[in-house]
Amino acid sequence: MLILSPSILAADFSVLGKQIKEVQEAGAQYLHVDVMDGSFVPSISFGMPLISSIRGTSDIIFDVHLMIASPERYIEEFAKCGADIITFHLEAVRDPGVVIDKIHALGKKAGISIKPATPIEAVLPYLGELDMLLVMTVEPGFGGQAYIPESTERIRQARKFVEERGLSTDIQVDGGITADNVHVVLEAGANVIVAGSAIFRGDIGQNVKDMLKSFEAFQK
Ligand SMILES: O=C(CO)[C@H](O)[C@H](O)COP(=O)(O)O
Repeated sequence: MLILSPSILAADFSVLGKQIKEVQEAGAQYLHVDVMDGSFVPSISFGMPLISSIRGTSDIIFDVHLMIASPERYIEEFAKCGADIITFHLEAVRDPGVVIDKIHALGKKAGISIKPATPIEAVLPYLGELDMLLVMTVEPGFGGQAYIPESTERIRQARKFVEERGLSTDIQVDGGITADNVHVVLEAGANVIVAGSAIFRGDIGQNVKDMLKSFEAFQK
């Protein structure tokens, strides 16, 4: 199943509840929630208080991407404030297996994200335990960047590893995805698509519909 996960990093925070409603009503299945700490990545975005407050406005699946150092310190808190899927960076932890177990013990889905320079093979020891693998298609830290073309081969590789092992792990992509280039990542094997600028700039509902139309065109 192909899933659209609009990234609120590109939303207008003064009307966030309204914009979340718009993406959900237009058909987006997930909401991508980027948490940045100014340490693992240069930017600071937002944390639990914002997630708690938007949790009250929508029942959409919260796909929380932790771009933070030592994420194991905060798993309980993110679970408590409303995350449904918690994705942390492989590069940010000492023992990814322990963090995955912690997320699962809280009844949440677990994802690992890898930066563009991290070999896909690095995730193999954990692949069988993961609900989702996030292959970053830009350097994490900022929205509005251009898709890194070398990502396509990495997505293909990730899909191959999942299929060879008979797993159902979702493959998510994040960064520089638009209705015009989404077919490239879908063809390579991604099935959960994050898009920020392409959704929240201009007519939000129409942007979601255009992206979903691109999904349909790919499936035909
Ligand atoms: O994780 C992110 C940045 O680290 C953003 O979610 C991602 O870049 C999406 O934004 P855009 O679609 O504008 O590229």
